[in-house]
Amino acid sequence: MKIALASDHGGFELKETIKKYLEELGVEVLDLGTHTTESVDYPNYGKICGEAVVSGKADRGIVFCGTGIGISIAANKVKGVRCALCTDVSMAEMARKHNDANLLALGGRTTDTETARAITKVWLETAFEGGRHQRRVDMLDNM
Ligand SMILES: O=C(CO)[C@H](O)[C@H](O)COP(=O)(O)O
Repeated sequence: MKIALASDHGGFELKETIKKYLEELGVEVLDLGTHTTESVDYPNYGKICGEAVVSGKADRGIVFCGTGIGISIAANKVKGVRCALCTDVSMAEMARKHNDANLLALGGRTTDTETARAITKVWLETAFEGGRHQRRVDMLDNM
């Protein structure tokens, strides 16, 4: 599986931490930036990560900003993206089981690294349940 990563400056350090974690797990990473702590605009990074996933350059994506809010809003503007901002493991589990979330958003200023790693692992390993949820996901994708 290949995972695209993108962040603004507020999510940069957590992106680097999760990048290392994914590589330790043997997951291929496509790092779309940002590459420093210099201030940048999160809409650009949510968009490029969403587009990388929808176009098939990556299987799924993880986006990071200070809270995870702005960059998740940006990613969700890309048709075909279902980006879930998760602050705990149970949200990550449900984002996969019920929403088939193809992007995960994390907050670099709001979520500690241990929690972020645990969220990432569950989001990577949990399968979509399909069934009644497929109908709802199809409705999202047709909006
Ligand atoms: O969390 C964010 C968006 O939801 C951004 O990371 C945050 O707004 C950036 O703020 P600043 O320019 O003050 O570092």
